[in-house]
Amino acid sequence: MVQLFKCLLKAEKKVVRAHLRNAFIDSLRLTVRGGHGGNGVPKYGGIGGQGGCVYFVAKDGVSLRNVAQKYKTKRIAASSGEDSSKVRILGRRGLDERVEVPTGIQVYDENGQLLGDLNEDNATCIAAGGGTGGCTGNNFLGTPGDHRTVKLDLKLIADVGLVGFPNAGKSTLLKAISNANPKIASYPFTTIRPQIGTLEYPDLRQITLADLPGLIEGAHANIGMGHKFLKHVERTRLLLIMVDIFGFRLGAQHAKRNCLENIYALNKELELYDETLLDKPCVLLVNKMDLKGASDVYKAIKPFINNLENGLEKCPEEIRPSKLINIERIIPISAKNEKRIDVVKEELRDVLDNVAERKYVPDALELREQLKRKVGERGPKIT
Ligand SMILES: Nc1nc2c(ncn2[C@@H]2O[C@H](COP(=O)(O)OP(=O)(O)OP(=O)(O)O)[C@@H](O)[C@H]2O)c(=O)[nH]1
Repeated sequence: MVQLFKCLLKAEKKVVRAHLRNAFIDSLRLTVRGGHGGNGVPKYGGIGGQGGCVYFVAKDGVSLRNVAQKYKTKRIAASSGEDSSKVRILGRRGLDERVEVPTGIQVYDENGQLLGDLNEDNATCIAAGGGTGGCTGNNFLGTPGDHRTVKLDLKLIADVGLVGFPNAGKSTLLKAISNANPKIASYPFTTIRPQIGTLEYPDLRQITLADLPGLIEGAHANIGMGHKFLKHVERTRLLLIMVDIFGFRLGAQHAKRNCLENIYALNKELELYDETLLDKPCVLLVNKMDLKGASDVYKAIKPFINNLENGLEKCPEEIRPSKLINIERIIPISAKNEKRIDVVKEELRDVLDNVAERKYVPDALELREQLKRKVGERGPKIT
């Protein structure tokens, strides 16, 4: 009986593990420790070696899952500096610990302070500096290295962020317009992790499009997956919002929202997550135009979509946004029949080149310079 019970428990465990193995990791906590500085020798004026540092290097093709698997204890420590001795007056530096992380990682300390933004291949950031070697300034006693817990937060890097409520047809569009091959089904929440596709143009220009699933009305109250994936929109330059022409109803206990209400509700969720997202230019796709009666509904709501302010009065209070999205283009499409997909492709390129480029110039360069200066002030030189 006991044996049978054990067997059943084992079988149960396996199922859970298999499920977890597929989970998408987009943030990870690690404890990092710089090496201790080596001690000096007062008699000879010997200086201890500096402790090694722990640093992150962005690498394309690496995933956070790889990092989690490599550092199972979630603790990373660099080695200590060598003590000075009679035969080696200047102790050797401790070895640095180099940790490869995916490109697109932001590194935060325990206070939520940004330590580094690794948004291109080979970008580096020191997570824990090594301690100073023993010298006259510290009575020849080496000091401990930094010790902290850091959070690695992966934010996908894509030009366009596709958001919409479940079942709007986002995956269908991604499949039709790009090289991605997402799962499509007629029930909500088919997509459970962000998917990225690349749009290719005849002149070899490429635009990346990220399908960000899981957004529902009330996500700000952590309903469903909450705002888990909205952080990926932060780095996109253009919002691509998709709505079903016949609206969406999450379940029997939820109110049925028509197409226009869905636009307001999406607007509201974006606003509640981060108001600055609404400054980004936005292209609105009204999908499922192949369905019977779709053209009539579209005709009726078009004046309101063209000027969202007009419909605000009638919009239910719980989904009424206080700041409106910047709709640059409105395109009615049928993702399933691939109708007007080429138009979407061209318009995305046009808005990206002519509006997003001018309007949304992030001060990433300046931020990089600031971080570089900060890193340069302390910690050993990374080679
Ligand atoms: N009639 C019609 N059906 C469509 C169209 N686009 C998508 N669908 C259908 O709508 C359903 C949902 O499509 P998906 O592409 O999975 O929608 P999604 O927004 O990715 O859904 P989640 O994975 O839940 O986020 C599927 O049954 C599609 O076949 C369209 O243009 N016309």
